[in-house]
Amino acid sequence: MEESIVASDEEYLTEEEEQPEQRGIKRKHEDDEDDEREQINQDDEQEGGTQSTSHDNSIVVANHYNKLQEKGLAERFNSKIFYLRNFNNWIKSMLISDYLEKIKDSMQHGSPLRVLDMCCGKGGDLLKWHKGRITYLICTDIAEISIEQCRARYEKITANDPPERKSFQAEFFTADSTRDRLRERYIDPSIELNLVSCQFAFHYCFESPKQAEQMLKNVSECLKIGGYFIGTIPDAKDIMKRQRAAQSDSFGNDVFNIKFLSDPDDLPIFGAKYNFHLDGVVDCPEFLVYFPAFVKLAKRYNLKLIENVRFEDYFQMKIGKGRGLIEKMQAAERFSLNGNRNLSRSNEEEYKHAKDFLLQKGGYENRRKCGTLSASEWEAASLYMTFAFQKVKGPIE
Ligand SMILES: C[S@@+](CC[C@H](N)C(=O)[O-])C[C@H]1O[C@@H](n2cnc3c(N)ncnc32)[C@H](O)[C@@H]1O
Repeated sequence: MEESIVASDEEYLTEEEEQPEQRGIKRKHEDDEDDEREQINQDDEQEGGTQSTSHDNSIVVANHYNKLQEKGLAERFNSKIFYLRNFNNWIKSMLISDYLEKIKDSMQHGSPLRVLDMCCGKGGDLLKWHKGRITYLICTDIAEISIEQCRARYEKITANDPPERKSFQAEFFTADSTRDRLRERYIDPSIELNLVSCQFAFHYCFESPKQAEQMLKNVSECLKIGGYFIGTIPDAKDIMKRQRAAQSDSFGNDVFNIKFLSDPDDLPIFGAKYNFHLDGVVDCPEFLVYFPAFVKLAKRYNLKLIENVRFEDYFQMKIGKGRGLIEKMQAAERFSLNGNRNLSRSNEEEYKHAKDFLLQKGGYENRRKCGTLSASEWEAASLYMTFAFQKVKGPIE
């Protein structure tokens, strides 16, 4: 691949300032500094009345992920979101390797490196942990079948290791990270973790303040001082921006759709619910993560925000280092000015940004080929952001 682009800047600008479309979720937060605390209290009081509905949601999510079939390579290749999934996987690879490096740089050579993969699913990140040469991994997820598949995948990856000297040891259990205390389920509850990773899943805890608190308690409880909490979530600000632009409760394209189940003009900080549909992979309720509330809550658990970066910016930041991996992971599709017989989409509009990019570049760099995502896939990829927190000793200002 000569050059990797996914979209031109003009088409997918991020705006730094808070946009009016944020007001729906912001208003309540601004009204009262202790708003989240109030919501927690209300939650406690109403527990009997609201719990069943709330649990129903977790059951829907668990059932949804349990039902997802493992797809073969051919089926995955023919999916409309083949490159999008690989691109998301590349982002995770870069994020994970970045923080594993930071951890290794700060610890004594030969010290154990222990990781919690919270909401691990079928173990999509197991190879990353293997390549990252960690010592110990805890895998947990609400979906029992996913955990079984994750364990099986781990056995496969480590099958050639001598049993007494596996490349890394691991434990697996089913739990609701938003309700259960994970520590009580660990083989060693006194374990000290270097890294907690929660990929494409933290948003499920924003159903209620109580669930968000439990999730963050689970993150922080066994994390060493100096250890990191990393993840990927939908960017609520961007979702609101798109909802406002669409002037509809439902928007998307042929690969994804978001349908608001809460009133977009009067969103609560917790429980702002929408249904997310992603072609053949996701179709279940999710919750907007109002980021300032996330940061504020995290502080209570001594987790200090290090960075939060939208995927499109993260791509720009990491492409220098991760170009080779993009190609290896097939995280972008080859587009050429000389003809494109093998593109996944026949609609030329899907690659207009790549063509414009090359025509513009070609003038002075003579580039004829680049790597890209179709416009529809990019619209879905650019819904997301990465985040990283560090566990610190004292209270955070
Ligand atoms: C989109 S998948 C991501 C899986 C994995 N982290 C990855 O990146 O491949 C979201 C995962 O979150 C899990 N999940 C959702 N709610 C959960 C909860 N309350 N507790 C634990 N896991 C949960 C789902 O079962 C699912 O496996």
